[in-house]
Amino acid sequence: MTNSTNVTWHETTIAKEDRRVQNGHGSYVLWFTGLSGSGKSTIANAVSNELFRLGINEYVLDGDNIRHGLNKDLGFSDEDRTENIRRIGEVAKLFVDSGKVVTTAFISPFRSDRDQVRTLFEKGEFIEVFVDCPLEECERRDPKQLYVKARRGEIKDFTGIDSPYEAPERPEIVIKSDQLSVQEAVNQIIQYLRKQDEIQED
Ligand SMILES: Nc1ncnc2c1ncn2[C@@H]1O[C@H](COP(=O)(O)OS(=O)(=O)O)[C@@H](OP(=O)(O)O)[C@H]1O
Ligand SMILES: Nc1ncnc2c1ncn2[C@@H]1O[C@H](COP(=O)(O)OP(=O)(O)O)[C@@H](O)[C@H]1O
Repeated sequence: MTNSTNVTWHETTIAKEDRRVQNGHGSYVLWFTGLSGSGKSTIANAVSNELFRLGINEYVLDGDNIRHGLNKDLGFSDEDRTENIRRIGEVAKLFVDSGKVVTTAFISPFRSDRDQVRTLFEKGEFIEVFVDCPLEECERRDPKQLYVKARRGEIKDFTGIDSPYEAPERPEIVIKSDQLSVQEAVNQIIQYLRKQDEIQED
């Protein structure tokens, strides 16, 4: 669905590939998905630090932050979550076109929304990272005390409580964050990127 008519797509004169060559590395999105409290932000930021240290040009888009600005008009109904993820997907694509590595940390609870975002990218550019953590453990951590509020009925449509989370079926990476330390999770992701030749050996 689009309301934009009479608009023409402009090819940029500098291609994504030229930017990649200048940066000395590929560009792609590490798309984290998982329940609130599963560790998306913590692990995404730790990966970001490691990539930065390795000289990789990257940026983190985080759920809470984007909802303060670009998506502050959106709530947590199914429709708003779908629109939230659609916009983030488009932003992530711009980052990848600009030659950067972008790490996103959104619950992104609906499989169809994540699959739709995947279609925006070329093969290998969309790396889905499922932060797989049992609801009980997320609820035990409850870093923002949101589960307590959701259980009391003070927050409606809370993911895992009264709003669904659809786990990915074929994610590129699964992080069992209840069984690994943050550093081990980072190592697993870096190892994956090395295998894909996205990070060169030192
Ligand atoms: N109802 C409800 N359900 C889930 N989460 C809620 C809700 N209300 C507020 N929050 C806070 O918003 C963060 C999730 O935002 P996202 O943009 O990642 O959500 S979504 O992808 O559109 O589902 C989420 O952040 P994380 O805990 O980092 O996942 C919460 O802090
Ligand atoms: N192995 C782990 N990986 C990620 N987070 C962990 C891990 N073990 C404990 N935690 C804690 O769990 C909480 C996860 O919160 P957060 O990263 O904000 O999750 P999310 O972004 O998915 O809501 C943090 O307080 C973090 O310190």
